[in-house]
Amino acid sequence: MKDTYTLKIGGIERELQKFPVSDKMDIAAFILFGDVELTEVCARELLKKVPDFDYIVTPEAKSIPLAYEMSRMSGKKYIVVRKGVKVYMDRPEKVVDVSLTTQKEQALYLGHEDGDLLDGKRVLIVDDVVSTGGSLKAVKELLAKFNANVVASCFPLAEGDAADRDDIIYLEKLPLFFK
Ligand SMILES: Nc1ncnc2[nH]cnc12
Repeated sequence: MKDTYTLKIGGIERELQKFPVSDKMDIAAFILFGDVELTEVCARELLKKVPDFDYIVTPEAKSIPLAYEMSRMSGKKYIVVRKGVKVYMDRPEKVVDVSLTTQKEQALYLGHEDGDLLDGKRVLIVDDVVSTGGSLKAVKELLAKFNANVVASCFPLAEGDAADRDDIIYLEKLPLFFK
């Protein structure tokens, strides 16, 4: 069987490498790191689809280039939800999620130095792939602690059953590969 998946997105094409996440399933890895053209295309196409917003929020780490580019194109600030506590964070708030790609529990943190900016503001959640929805749920939980008004959650790709959700904005579907 071919060990890549051909993704067409925003008029360009990429061969995504497949990797096992369990004995029964492979994913086609969508990695924006190092691919400026792909990042720019995804940012431009998502911005055409999203409602008005005041801030972009993205979870660390793979989607940071996308959030950066959407911030640059829109002129709106982006805030990164962190996977660890840093000394420069003010009273970090914490939530816990289970990641598909690391297959471990992971904590997400947002400090008040960033989070307080979001009080009552229209927030756009940005991530690279929505799959199980665990990370999205965790980010929403964290943002609720800061009284943010989440106006939309957007992703270049919706993987597996996530493509059937009606509470997200995405560009393309990404299959899961069952063995
Ligand atoms: N297909 C995928 N590529 C990269 N990150 C992911 N996270 C969940 N699914 C993914």
